Amino acid sequence: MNPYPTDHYRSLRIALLGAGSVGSQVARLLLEHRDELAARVGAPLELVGIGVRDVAAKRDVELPAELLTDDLGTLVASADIVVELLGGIEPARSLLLDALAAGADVVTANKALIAAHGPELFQAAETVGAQVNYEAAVGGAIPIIRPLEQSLAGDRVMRVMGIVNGTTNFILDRMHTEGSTLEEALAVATELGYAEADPTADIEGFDAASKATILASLAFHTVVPVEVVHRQGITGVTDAMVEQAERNDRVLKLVAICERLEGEGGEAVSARVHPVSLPATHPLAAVREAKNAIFVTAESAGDLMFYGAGAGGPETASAVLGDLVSIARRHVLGGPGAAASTHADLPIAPFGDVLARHELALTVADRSGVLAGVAGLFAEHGVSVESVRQDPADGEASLVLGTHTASEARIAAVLDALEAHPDVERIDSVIRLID
Ligand SMILES: NC(=O)C1=CN([C@@H]2O[C@H](COP(=O)(O)OP(=O)(O)OC[C@H]3O[C@@H](n4cnc5c(N)ncnc54)[C@H](OP(=O)(O)O)[C@@H]3O)[C@@H](O)[C@H]2O)C=CC1
Ligand SMILES: N[C@@H](CC=O)C(=O)O
Repeated sequence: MNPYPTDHYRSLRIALLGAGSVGSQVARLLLEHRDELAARVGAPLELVGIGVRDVAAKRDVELPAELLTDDLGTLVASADIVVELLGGIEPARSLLLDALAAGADVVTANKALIAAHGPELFQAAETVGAQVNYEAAVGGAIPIIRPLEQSLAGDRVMRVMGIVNGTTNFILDRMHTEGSTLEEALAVATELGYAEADPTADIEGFDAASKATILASLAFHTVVPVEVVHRQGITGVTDAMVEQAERNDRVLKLVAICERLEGEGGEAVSARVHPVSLPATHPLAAVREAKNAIFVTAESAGDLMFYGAGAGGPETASAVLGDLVSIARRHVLGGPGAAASTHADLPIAPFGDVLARHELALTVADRSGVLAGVAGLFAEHGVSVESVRQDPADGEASLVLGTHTASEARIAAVLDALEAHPDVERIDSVIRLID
């Protein structure tokens, strides 16, 4: 028997903003599963309108024409809960601030908005006792926000690391497995609804950086501004880099790394996004297509792994609906909204100080002793060389540089020295490694 009979509570008025890849799926699920959701919440979820730019546009999902509107302001003003799936900063930010000011709760999948204006929205929600839920903003269908915000609230998270952008993972996977170009694979990812409206956000790492901001802020209970996240996308990944990785039994992935660092001056946090070369046996190497995987390391819990669909309309709609049901249940059962917890004020460690293993691919003059001489340059710059491999046929060499010595500043100095070296014909690639 349903413990919360739906006739004890009035309908909850849901305003949906956006009917694209995700919004259209949320609308479909709200309409198709109306009775089941009502039973689960204890009150009917009434979809009162769907805000779009073009009410006449053809859509993948057939939606009732009478629900579509381009008057988003009026729609928001009529709602108990606003579900924002427009993307971008404006008008999403203003509409959600209006909704919160009127006492409505908010669900959003908009990582760019939460990363840039999360604290402003959370503050606005706290003022009126409303709630902002954004599970779908990181990891698509994967539950990761709630585990960090709630399940691990009693632990000390030390590190959050993983693949958080489905589009770039799809592209790199296709480059490795099918020899596709970045452009070809991006076109397919866009067709499948994985890419952002402007896919520059995906391929230049902005989307992953927004997600890193959200993850680091939640994990370390602090505010990590998106501007301080070191960001490097995949547009610099060449066919040659993919081939070199494969020759070394490695796979290229775009990875986000958020860490609590112990320094001489105390604790600091670091968040960064960049391509890395992973051993083919690494668990992240097995993350294919648009899947995401996020590893969390916490002091007491140890290592945890979260894996699943990182993008896609129906998949992301699952997380949005979960947020919606959670908020709707609060309406029925009562209780205040939960504000986001950002208490500590940890300093941000400069990215340049982070030590990482790197692999350099070079082409050097084909004479004996040349490579040993070149390798000597690294010691001069305080960087250890863990291994050197050279193809005698063409002089192509691959050097792995050690973790505890390779900061960005030292690598930059070594690259300058290599460029000036008469026996170095070409620097083919430089990439960070993860073991
Ligand atoms: N796609 C995915 O896999 C995932 C997406 N997200 C996030 O979910 C959100 C939605 O993404 P997605 O569905 O892919 O986006 P789409 O670009 O497919 O859809 C956006 C929708 O918003 C409407 N819209 C955009 N701007 C306006 C505006 N100014 N006024 C009125 N309507 C507007 C569009 O209307 P119209 O159709 O008329 O043009 C469209 O219906 C984004 O924040 C995205 O980052 C999160 C996780 C995964
Ligand atoms: N464009 C994003 C969509 C989900 O967040 C991605 O590819 O991960």
